[in-house]
Amino acid sequence: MEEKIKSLQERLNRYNYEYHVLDAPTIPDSEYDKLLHELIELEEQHPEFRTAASPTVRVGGEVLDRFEKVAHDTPMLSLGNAFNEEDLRAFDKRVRDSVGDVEYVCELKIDGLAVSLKYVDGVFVQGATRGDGTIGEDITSNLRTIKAVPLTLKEPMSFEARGEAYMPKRSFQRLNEAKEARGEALFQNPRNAAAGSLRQLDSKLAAERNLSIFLYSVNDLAQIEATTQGEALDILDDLGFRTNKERRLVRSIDEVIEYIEYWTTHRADLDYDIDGIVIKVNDLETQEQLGYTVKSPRWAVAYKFPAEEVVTEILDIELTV
Ligand SMILES: NC(=O)c1cc2c(=O)c3cc(F)ccc3oc2nc1N
Repeated sequence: MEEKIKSLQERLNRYNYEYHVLDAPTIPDSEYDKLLHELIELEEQHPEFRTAASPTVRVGGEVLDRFEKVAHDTPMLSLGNAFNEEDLRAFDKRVRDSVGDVEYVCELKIDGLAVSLKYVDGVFVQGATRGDGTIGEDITSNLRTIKAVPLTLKEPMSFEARGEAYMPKRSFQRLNEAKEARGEALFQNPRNAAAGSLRQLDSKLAAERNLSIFLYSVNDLAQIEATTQGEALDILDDLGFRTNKERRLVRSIDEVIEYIEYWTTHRADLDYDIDGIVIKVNDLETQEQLGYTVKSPRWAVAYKFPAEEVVTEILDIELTV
């Protein structure tokens, strides 16, 4: 029986990976659901096999009375901001004055919630919010419900992956429509909806919110033998993580500005909100040479899009004189 349960767990984890990470499902949802319920039944009879690697944990079920605090193995810092071309050129000058010629990786800045996923021997064991950068909140059971989060890796490695959990725009619209129908207060934007969903004490509620995630770094890069940020992202792909495909390697700040201009006009076409572009020195050794300020890396900057002017409907009020 153990073999049957284990092979069903692996089969369903594979289907999850194809659907939610590769965006290339190989079986219809109905077939997946049938197999999942078969596994749920079997694990009911043999709970000793319901491990952290089982896809049945994604349906949620644990209800916490509060979130435990978690100390990050390595601090989760925040990015310094750039608001215009002048800031970007100043960043580029500081970098080049310090370390000479560099390549940059440009990444879309996903507008969600920064999270850390801890793996031990290739198994997802703990997930946490950024918190104050040193201490976050343990939201493992909620992060397990995100189907793009791998419960096991292809290699038995131990590290913390960092990424941004988010709610796709379509899910945000559906959620607010449902809330409106129930006369409930609406979420202001997908970011607040994602944060609110991941702070649910009942992981069944988080499971219904159709959250997703993009991973962008690992805290122990030496272990994954990456020498650049670009390679680190490719290795995250190989390990079974979902990364954002719109990244681009560029050789100058002029190309960074071109990339920013492109996404300033095309971000509406994305199925998720971005609030800017993250620019990172590509070479990891050069990143270490540049180092950190108290709270931010010197080797990266977040260009923030101008806040979209909120067009409030000016109700033309008939002035009764
Ligand atoms: N929201 C994001 O899409 C995103 C966020 C960060 C960070 O917050 C971040 C913070 C650091 F201290 C260092 C690198 C980072 O890289 C990042 N890369 C990204 N793509």
